[in-house]
Parts: sequence; structure tokens; C-alpha cells
Amino acid sequence: MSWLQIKTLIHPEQAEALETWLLEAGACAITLTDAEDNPVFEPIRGTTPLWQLTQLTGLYDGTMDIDRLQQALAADWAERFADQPQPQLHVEILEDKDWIREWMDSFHPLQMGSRLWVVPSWRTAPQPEAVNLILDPGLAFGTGTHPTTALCLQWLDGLDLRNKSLLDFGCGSGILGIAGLLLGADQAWGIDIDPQALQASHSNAERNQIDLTRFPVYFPEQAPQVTCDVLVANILAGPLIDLAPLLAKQVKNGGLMALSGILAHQAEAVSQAYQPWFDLDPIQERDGWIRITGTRRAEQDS
Ligand SMILES: C[S@@+](CC[C@H](N)C(=O)[O-])C[C@H]1O[C@@H](n2cnc3c(N)ncnc32)[C@H](O)[C@@H]1O
Repeated sequence: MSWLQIKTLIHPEQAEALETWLLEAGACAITLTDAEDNPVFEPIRGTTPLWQLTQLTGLYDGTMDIDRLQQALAADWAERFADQPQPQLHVEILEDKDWIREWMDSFHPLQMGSRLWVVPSWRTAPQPEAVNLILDPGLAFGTGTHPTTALCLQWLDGLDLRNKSLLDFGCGSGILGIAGLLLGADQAWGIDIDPQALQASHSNAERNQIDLTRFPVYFPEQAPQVTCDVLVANILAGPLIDLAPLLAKQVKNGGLMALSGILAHQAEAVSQAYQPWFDLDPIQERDGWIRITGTRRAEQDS
């Protein structure tokens, strides 16, 4: 099987928008790195220096029609960012073994808060005594490199999760549910609409020596209506708003929740959707993404 890898340089302010656009257009995975850290393009004389740019690398199934993708991107980009240069996609065909090597090289251990590290399975944990979450990124979203995931991991790291149950809604790679269990929770559940995510969550749980009975995973329509002490949902603003009544029902009175996957301008709409059930904390922001946390009020059960 072959893959198509695209690479482009982009201004950091537009990197997230391009990442979202490419994922919606079927990319299996996207990574963003500082162009200066990992230069694959020669800087062009007279153009923006590399240190001001983000390098985006994306991966598509080898059957993807990249010409049509470029045309669609050009049309949308012209509409949204009329005054900005069009991203130029450099395309390369990769055999399985090549992209795996590229992919592996791009992941490094990351510290999340004070106790937790996310360590790719092929790297050595820098602090063996820390809480080390061993991760095989695979194709499901959730490696810890994305700000939305990092915001949730840092929040979990700061909680006392002993004897707590945790619902990971939109579990992707299972990273948040697994982190919760490693940080002391005694039970977690994962829910996702993507079969690849459910599979990845279980293989990542096994890699971290977590008994799968402590982290069962479900499609939403098959999930039991559990109530949890802690809810994490890193999805997107639209589904989070639609799911507010359902998610509120699944958090115990006095329980905690963290919502992520929300762009700064969407904060107000998502907050409003959860205010009927939760006392909300001040919003946290990272690279244009925000995290909403709160405590389930006891007085309302609806
Ligand atoms: C941004 S990823 C987050 C993955 C992981 N929890 C993390 O924090 O890195 C969002 C995940 O939510 C899933 N998802 C999107 N809409 C959903 C929905 N309505 N119900 C359940 N899962 C959903 C996607 O398939 C994807 O795996």
C-alpha cells in the first residue's frame, strides 16, 4: 500500500485552519512543527524566514485525487484568506515503510503537567519514575501534540483521580481515558464514532498494561448510559453544543468536565450550551484553541 504525503509551509495564524480543512478533506493525519526545527524546504531569498513559519505535513491514502484537493483548497482559500498567499502543497508518494519512518521521527516524549509524560512507544521515557503514557499514535487522532489534547491532559494531570470514574467522549487514540487511568482513576469508558479510534484505544490501553475491562469502548449508539465523576470531550464546538444535554446527564452531581476542540470565537456559544448544568471556570487558551471546564451543579438533573 502507498500513501501520499503533502508538505507545505504556512504562517502560524493560518496553520490550524489549514489543518482542519485538510482533515475534513480526508487526511488520515496531520502534524504541525516549527519550520525552523525541521526544515525540509530551502528558504527562498527575500521571502519570510523559516522561523516565522509552520511546517504542515499531512498524510492521505494513496488513492486520493490530489489535483482535485489542490483545486478545492485554492477556491476555499481565496474566499477565506483573500489577502494571504495560497498554500502550495508539495506531494510525495510514500511506501508504507517510508511514512512509518517519517512519522516515527516526528514524535518525541512530551510532558503534560507535573506528573504525566506521553512517550511514543519507540522512544525511551526521559523520567522513568513519572506517569508515562506509552503511545502508538497510529491513524486515530490523539498524540498529545495537538493543543486540544494537551489542554485536556494538563487538566487531568492536575486532578486527584483516585477512586474516580472517567468518560472519554470522542476518545480517538484513547489518550485521555488512558491518561486518567494511569493518573489514578479506577474506571474509564471511551466513546467514538470511528471504528479505527475504538481499535486504537484498546491497543493503546493494552500497551499501557491496562486491563480492558477498565476501559471498554463503544460507538455512541451502543454505549451504556453511565454516570461518571469526570468527563473529557475533545470533539468540536458543533457536536459539543448538540451533545450538551446528553453529556450533562452523564456527569454525577458535583462531577467535573472538560470540553476541548473549541476555537476561541466559539467559546461563548459552547459555554452557553453547558451553563444550565455546570458552574464554569475561567477559560484556558492555547494556540487559538480553548478549554472549558466546570463542575456539575447538584440542583438540576435534566
Ligand atoms: C479531536 S479528536 C480527539 C481524540 C482524543 N480524545 C484527544 O483528545 O486527542 C475527536 C474524536 O472525536 C470523535 N468524534 C467526533 N464526533 C463525535 C461524536 N458525535 N460522538 C463521538 N465521537 C465523536 C472523532 O472520531 C475523533 O476520534
